[in-house]
Amino acid sequence: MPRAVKSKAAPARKPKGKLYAMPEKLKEGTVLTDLAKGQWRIGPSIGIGGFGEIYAACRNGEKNYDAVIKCEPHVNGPLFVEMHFYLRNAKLEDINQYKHQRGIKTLGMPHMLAHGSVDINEQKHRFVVMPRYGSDISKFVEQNGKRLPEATAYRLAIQMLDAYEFIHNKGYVHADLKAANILLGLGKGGGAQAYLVDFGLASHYITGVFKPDPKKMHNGTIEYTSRDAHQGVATRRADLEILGYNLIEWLGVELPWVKDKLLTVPAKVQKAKEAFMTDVSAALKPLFPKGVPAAIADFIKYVAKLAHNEAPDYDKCRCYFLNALKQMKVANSGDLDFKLKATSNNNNNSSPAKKATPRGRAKTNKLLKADSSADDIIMSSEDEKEDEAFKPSRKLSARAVAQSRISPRLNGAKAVASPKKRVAPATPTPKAASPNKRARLEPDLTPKTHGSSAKLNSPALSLRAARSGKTTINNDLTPQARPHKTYEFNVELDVSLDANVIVNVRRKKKGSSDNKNGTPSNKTTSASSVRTPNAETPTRNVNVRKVASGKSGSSPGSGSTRSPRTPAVTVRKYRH
Ligand SMILES: Nc1ncnc2c1ncn2[C@@H]1O[C@H](COP(=O)(O)OP(=O)(O)OP(=O)(O)O)[C@@H](O)[C@H]1O
Repeated sequence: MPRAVKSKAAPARKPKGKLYAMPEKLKEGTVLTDLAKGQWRIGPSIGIGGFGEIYAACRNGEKNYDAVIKCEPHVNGPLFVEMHFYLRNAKLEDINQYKHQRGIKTLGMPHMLAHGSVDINEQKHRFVVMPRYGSDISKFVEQNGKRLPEATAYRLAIQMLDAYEFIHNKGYVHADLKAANILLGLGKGGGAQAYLVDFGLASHYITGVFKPDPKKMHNGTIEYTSRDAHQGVATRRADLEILGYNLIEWLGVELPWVKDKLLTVPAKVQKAKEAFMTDVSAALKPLFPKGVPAAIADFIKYVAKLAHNEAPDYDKCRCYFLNALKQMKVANSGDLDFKLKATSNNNNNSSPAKKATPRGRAKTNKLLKADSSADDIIMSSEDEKEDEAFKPSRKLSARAVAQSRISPRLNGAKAVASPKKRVAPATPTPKAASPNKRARLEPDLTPKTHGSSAKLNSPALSLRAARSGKTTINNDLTPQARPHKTYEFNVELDVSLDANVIVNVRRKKKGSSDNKNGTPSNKTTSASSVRTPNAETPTRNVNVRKVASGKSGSSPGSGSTRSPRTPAVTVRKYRH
């Protein structure tokens, strides 16, 4: 393992206020050796993401910095997740085969060139090597006063749908599409194809029952987080919804929850999105006073109708945008044009709007033959050399990642985590279950659309804040495991998921007359206690103390009538 920079012992940099470790700096010229013994020279830093640093890089001995190296402390989860996503799903040969099968020339899916570990200042870091891409789209959005040319927005939508289709085919969702995570290609034809990067939030989507997961609630970038992601559930329709919110913004329209300054309260954003998606037509109307673009209306309405476990019709979605391009007489090929025309993008753009041209709608529903590929082929300069032998250490996959979780307690103002903090990674799953396997797991018990009955009022949810434009991973909602000893005792606790309770049980004293039946006697310091006088029962007295108070609520589709944060606990005697 190469050793980089000076060997002064230091903890992984953890900037004040950040709950995840930031990487040590890599010096330009440092050579890293990947797991397949390939050597990479570090070039200048080209960006710092929320979680790590990104450097230009080249093969040692070469001069062309056509790769990038993303480096993060080993304990950080997102790069672990991203690396495994690439290892399992995005090998260059898989991507090429997919393109061949589909008859498409380009696909905005990045791949990994190499990966490995490096000690920097005695801190173990993980790095992945990827092809270097060009500018990210957010720069153009900013330059244009927070908008893109309408046709370009539609072309990007088509390209992102292509990438989604590939990712979803592998059983995963991306969950964090935004302009900053869309990069243009480099080199010949690079300007015609955009790539979806940053798979730090990628996870398996569900195909069975819809079960809200408090540990993952609100993951993503708050403006665009889907309603399902607000509930901690990974679905394919969620990816499409995220794209829909981005599209609205790319057309120069402020999203209602941005306009209303709700971003610091995820539960309010969630509520606003639920309302928005319940009546898409009514919600879009005031956003586009001169007429809602048909492609946007049709796409978002389609997404709103999708069931949580339904496979999207990607062709149908692409056709909404292809039809719009056709009507705008813009070819879906050549370099993406980021220059605003003087007449376009007046929040209503130049495409036929529903209000202006009622007939436009009928036209857009007529599906064109989907051909989203641009004309040029962009190939990586390097073939990916996978290290098949790589196996993540068990220690890392389960424990180290768990260690990186720093979960502020929720009962107090201190619990408000800065959204900029990458608090905890999504739990890595080293062994992926195939999507088909998952499909067999459980029947669909969930209503097709989101109910307005989503649990929005949990105090835990409103404690969190989020910051505009930044990816947030909200495992900080999960209280850290208490370091207390665990005793085995035979009472059954019906505790709603993730409730904060402390259970005190005094350990049995050897030879104690009180414990002839092996029954531990108990402390009686807590708020409530349950006596089990039956002599056959080893445990006589268990104390259960509330840690935090909360409200009850119901989670749609979960079948549960209690908030995951509800601290109420039922203690029952366990009968043999
Ligand atoms: N392959 C690449 N080629 C060129 N630039 C890249 C590449 N990957 C990332 N970047 C640049 O670095 C920035 C951060 O990358 P990335 O989003 O992957 O990092 P992150 O730490 O996960 O950040 P985030 O806070 O957005 O999650 C991107 O917006 C982009 O500008």
